[in-house]
Amino acid sequence: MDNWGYADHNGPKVWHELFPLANGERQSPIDIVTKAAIYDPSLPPINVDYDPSSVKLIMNSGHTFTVEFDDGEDKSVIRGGPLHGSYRLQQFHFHWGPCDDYGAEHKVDGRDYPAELHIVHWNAEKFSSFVEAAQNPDGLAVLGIFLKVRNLIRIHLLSICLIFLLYQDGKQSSFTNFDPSCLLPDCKEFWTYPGSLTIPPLLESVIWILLKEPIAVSSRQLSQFRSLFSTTETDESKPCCMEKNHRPVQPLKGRKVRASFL
Ligand SMILES: COc1ccc(N2C[C@H](O)c3cc(S(N)(=O)=O)sc3S2(=O)=O)cc1
Ligand SMILES: [Zn+2]
Repeated sequence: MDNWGYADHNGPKVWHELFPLANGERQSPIDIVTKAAIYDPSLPPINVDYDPSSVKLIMNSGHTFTVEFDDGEDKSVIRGGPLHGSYRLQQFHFHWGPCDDYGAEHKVDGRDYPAELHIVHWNAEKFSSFVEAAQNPDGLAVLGIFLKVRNLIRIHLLSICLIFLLYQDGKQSSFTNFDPSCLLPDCKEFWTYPGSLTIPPLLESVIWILLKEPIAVSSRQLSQFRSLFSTTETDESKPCCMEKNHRPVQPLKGRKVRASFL
């Protein structure tokens, strides 16, 4: 199964056939049971310092759309929270479902959100490359932000880029001067736990930081996500829409979730 996906024949239920880590000890996403989360007053606040000029391009990766950043130096970083030192911004992407009722990857007390934003960073202080960092338990830090539907009239910048991308022949377009901190909610309270990539190869190298406060998107923006082509080089012949790209929650297996708030 080289072209994994989210359909019945190549989706999360069968990823373990080629990616045994799917049954690992620290898999993501999880359901955050708020009453079981441990308040840790020693957790410092999250601090993001993003340089808008570090954005490079927006691309259709076949499983989501990704906005990629220049991570050759410490231009855009995240610090604080559970992290030791600074982690360098690499990319951000979204996960969504076939309708507005569900589609986020993490849950909170069993509650579904319609989508989830993942802002991916790597530990450039400790590792010499992103690929090396992705192989280590403290190599990556992903900031997860839930999306809720509020019918806004404001066309969000990303939608404009998405529309542009949708009608482009290629799978990517250049993208300039975008500061992803505009996607963050005002409140930076969070939960944190040790987990994994939520896509193959499901590497157990992610320190997850999930913000409690969701951001708002319109139903129309989510429908634009779903209308992206889910083609990759290998399945050009069968273009279809990317109606869902979320992995179900995984067993906690004894892990502790910490909260930055009471
Ligand atoms: C070694 O194989 C790989 C290592 C890293 C990746 N990346 C691209 C993925 O889109 C992806 C998805 C992530 S999620 N949903 O936040 O867990 S994080 C992440 S990535 O940027 O690290 C791909 C392959
Ligand atoms: Zn993701």
